[in-house]
Amino acid sequence: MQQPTSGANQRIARIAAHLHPPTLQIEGESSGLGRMDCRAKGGSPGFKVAVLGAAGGIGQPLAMLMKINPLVSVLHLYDVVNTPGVTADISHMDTNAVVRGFLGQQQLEDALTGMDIVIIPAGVPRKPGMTRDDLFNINAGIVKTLCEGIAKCCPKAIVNLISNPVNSTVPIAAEVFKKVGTYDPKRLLGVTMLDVVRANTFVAEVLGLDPREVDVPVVGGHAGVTILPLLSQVKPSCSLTPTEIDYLTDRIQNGGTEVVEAKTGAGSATLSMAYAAAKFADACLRGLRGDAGVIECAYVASTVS
Ligand SMILES: NC(=O)c1ccc[n+]([C@@H]2O[C@H](COP(=O)([O-])OP(=O)(O)OC[C@H]3O[C@@H](n4cnc5c(N)ncnc54)[C@H](O)[C@@H]3O)[C@@H](O)[C@H]2O)c1
Ligand SMILES: O=C(O)C[C@H](O)C(=O)O
Repeated sequence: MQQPTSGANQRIARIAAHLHPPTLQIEGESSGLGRMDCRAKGGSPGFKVAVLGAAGGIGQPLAMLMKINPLVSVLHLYDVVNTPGVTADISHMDTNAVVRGFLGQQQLEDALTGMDIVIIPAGVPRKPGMTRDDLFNINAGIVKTLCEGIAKCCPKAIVNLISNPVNSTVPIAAEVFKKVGTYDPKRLLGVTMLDVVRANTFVAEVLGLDPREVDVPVVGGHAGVTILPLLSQVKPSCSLTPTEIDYLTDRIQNGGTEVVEAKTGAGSATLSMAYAAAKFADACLRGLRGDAGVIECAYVASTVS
């Protein structure tokens, strides 16, 4: 049984409007490939977003989804492999965001400087038979290094941390930021949106509803029994039988394992995760823009016990 690591309890995170003011960007380049001098773009407002681990199974579709988000003006794609190709590919999409690629540790600081939001899907995924905790040894080091870069280059950025085990990587990130004095619990968010997305889907199936009309809060952590779907709080309000509650709780808590086993060694959820991460990042962007009433679930520090 996996327990949440102390220091970061997951609660509902209100994406506060006051976190960071919007930035106005005027860019004259398209992908950093330097084919010709381009005219300055017409000052489209928007936010600067970095994806760390952008060449991975989650990173690539996530980068594509962020490229089509109209609130993004600059998109930085960082990885230790393959970012030139991914960047060239995505930069041809005729959407607003300017895309730049960064490859390897020596380019990490350039990737992070000036970012409003940093999304981190960097790290290894699990294989059948593994728990998320089995990823700790490798992913803890990766997250630590990336967060040291964030603390140095964009200490005010909102961090969306996807790398597993989320129950432990969030506290690691918190400790890195505390050590250098940049820790702000409102800006460090463990991404548990995939649990919400799954819960909405599975509850809608049981109720015979369109999943887009269903809203299931999921609190707790992001591993097994620490994932706590609040089935009494489903909107629209409904009554579920004890059998349905047992089925739904089990399926939501083990949704990750369902995908890992179906992929038979080829990794874990990537496409649904990219969708969930893009949805969560969009909520953060709307919060930064100043929209009222943006409320999502995330794994965040809390004094509530
Ligand atoms: N929070 C969630 O709900 C959730 C859901 C799915 C997966 N995950 C986790 O997300 C992580 C990534 O999964 P994936 O399927 O995309 O894996 P992947 O192996 O396909 O991609 C990971 C990427 O990270 C890159 N990377 C490795 N070390 C790096 C470093 N030091 N700096 C930058 N990039 C680095 C790799 O080169 C690779 O491109 C895993 O830890 C997985 O368990 C979390
Ligand atoms: O299950 C995994 O290992 C990946 C992710 O945490 C998920 O919930 O799909």
